[in-house]
Amino acid sequence: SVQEIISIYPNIPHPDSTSLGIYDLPENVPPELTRAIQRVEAACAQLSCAVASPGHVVLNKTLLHAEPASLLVVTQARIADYLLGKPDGLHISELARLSGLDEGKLGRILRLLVTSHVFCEVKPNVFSNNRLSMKLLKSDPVSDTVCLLTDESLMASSYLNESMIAKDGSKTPFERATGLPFFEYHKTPEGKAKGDRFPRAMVGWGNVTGKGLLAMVYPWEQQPVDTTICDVAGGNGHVTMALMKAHPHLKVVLQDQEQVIIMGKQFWNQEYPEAVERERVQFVPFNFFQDTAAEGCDFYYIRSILRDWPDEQSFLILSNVRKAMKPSSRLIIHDTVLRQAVRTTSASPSQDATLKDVAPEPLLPNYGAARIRTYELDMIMMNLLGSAARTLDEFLVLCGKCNFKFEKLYEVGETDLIEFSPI
Ligand SMILES: C[S@@+](CC[C@H](N)C(=O)[O-])C[C@H]1O[C@@H](n2cnc3c(N)ncnc32)[C@H](O)[C@@H]1O
Repeated sequence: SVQEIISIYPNIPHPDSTSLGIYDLPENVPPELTRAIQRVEAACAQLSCAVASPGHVVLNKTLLHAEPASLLVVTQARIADYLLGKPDGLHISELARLSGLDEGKLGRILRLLVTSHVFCEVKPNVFSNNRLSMKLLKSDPVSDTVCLLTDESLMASSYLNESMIAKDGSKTPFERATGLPFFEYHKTPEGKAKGDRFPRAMVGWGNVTGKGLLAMVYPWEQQPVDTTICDVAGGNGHVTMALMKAHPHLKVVLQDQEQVIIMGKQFWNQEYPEAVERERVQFVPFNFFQDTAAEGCDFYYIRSILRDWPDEQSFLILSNVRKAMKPSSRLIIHDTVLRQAVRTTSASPSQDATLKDVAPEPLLPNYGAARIRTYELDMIMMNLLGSAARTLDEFLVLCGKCNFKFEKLYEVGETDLIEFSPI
């Protein structure tokens, strides 16, 4: 029952490091269950905003910045790792000794987080992990995503207003904060460690936003043996690696910048050496603004890339993919597709190109708080890169200009697959 869930879930210590049991759902559950959970999440948030005092709600929202700042402290200090396998918890003095942080301040930070259901306080000043703080373990790439979002991203957000009212609107909030564009900053001595954690942060974001559903929603099992997928700017290739593990008859060509491909090779050698040994994966560095993608692959899969770039650069990237395609190739864009926050009748050119996954009334049609990450991502794009997430119509127009014909939309939770063929 709901009462049992509320009493069990965040308020008791996590038993140990590995147990899933009733304490965690796997990240990727089937789409119907994902939607059911999102309805509950959306309804709870909408109800809170409806019944609590508006002043309380608005102040709580305003004060939220203290929570990410605190999450960065505990994640970098590896507090969740010190608590691993200790359901009886550790005293704050021991946590302060282990982490080298000030005991009084660390206790206050942890108490804020306990109050928002991250960590448990099992006895006064004794803290333990719970199902949420387990995501902050060093072994979980979500902890790198937490660091990216609470460090570079939070810093950039605080310059949003300045950048909005500036006469010269060309600098992103991130550039105002650091003096450099986002990816350039990662190449500096100061930003290098942050650049190194970026690919793992992408893995963590993908884990949470349903990347595993890629293997479930597209009919990969119907593709012939040795069907080749070019993972265009695939980072370390974590998404197509998971896809290939689920469908071993597929092959992958991983493309990205040279330094990223070097990390990608290490990642595959470590995580999926059989694929490397059996030559089921190739590593081909490229610059997607200048070079044609690997020629003649069956699929070109492009995930979380176009949101990084305005239309002009996205046009170049897609054109370099289009040039590499044979007539039977398919392009699959896997990205966040922005929905309206208000119910509308669609003006899409065809029934197939209509978003059907709409939350029932009286919820917001876009699932409100349950998919707030979609809109937060759009803001992150604005703050870090000066780019934007797109609506379905915007994707169709952009791809049409690059000589792609829309084939099919697969709604996958909080991201979607849009399939195109070459014209
Ligand atoms: C947001 S990440 C997405 C990575 C991956 N597709 C995923 O879903 O995790 C953007 C990727 O674009 C790559 N990238 C940026 N500029 C590039 C360029 N000029 N040529 C090729 N890849 C580039 C980055 O190295 C990075 O791996």
